[in-house]
Amino acid sequence: MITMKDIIREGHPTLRKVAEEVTFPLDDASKQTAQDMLEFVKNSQDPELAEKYDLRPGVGIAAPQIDISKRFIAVYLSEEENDGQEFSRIMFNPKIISHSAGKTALPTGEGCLSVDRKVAGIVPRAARVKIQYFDQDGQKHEERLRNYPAIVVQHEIDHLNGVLFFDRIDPDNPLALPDDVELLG
Ligand SMILES: O=C(O)C[C@@H](Cc1ccccc1)[C@H](O)SCc1ccccc1
Ligand code: NI
Repeated sequence: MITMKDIIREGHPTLRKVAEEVTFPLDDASKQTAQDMLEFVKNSQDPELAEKYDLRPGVGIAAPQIDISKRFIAVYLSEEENDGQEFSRIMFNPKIISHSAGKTALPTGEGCLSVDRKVAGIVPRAARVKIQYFDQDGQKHEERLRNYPAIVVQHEIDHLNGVLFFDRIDPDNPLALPDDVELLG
């Protein structure tokens, strides 16, 4: 199982690389790793398991965060976290194929399992995105996301491009709310 010791931290070069696309048919190792990543995110939200294995709560993880510079992510939002509908995805070669002009941000800013410090500031992201990704069988999916799932998936896709959340904070005015950004309510 994946634990915090497997997660690389700010300063590790892999976090700043553009990850390689995966090719299909997927090798078994990538399939297993992706499933382990989803299990990690779910475990991290279980108070008992998080305590037992010293896991930091997370809602998503990208392969580069466990030093695998390949383009796949896992996201898990429970019903409680996502307006009564569970959002659980493993995405291979995810990409944003279109997005709204309008932006959104979490009022509390963002954190990252690979960043062991608090970085305050508004992280503007597209309010709505249309993404394309492949599942482990190589089936293509297209999905429109908004609200929290949209924010989390954009945070994870950023990891595939070597981008960390604080790269998106305005250094001159980190807490300012840009005119075109609506806070997620
Ligand atoms: O480091 C990661 O990629 C996991 C982040 C994902 C994230 C997405 C959107 C906004 C903030 C972070 C972790 O989930 S950070 C910890 C966390 C846990 C619960 C809710 C928000 C953040
Ligand atoms: Ni992160």
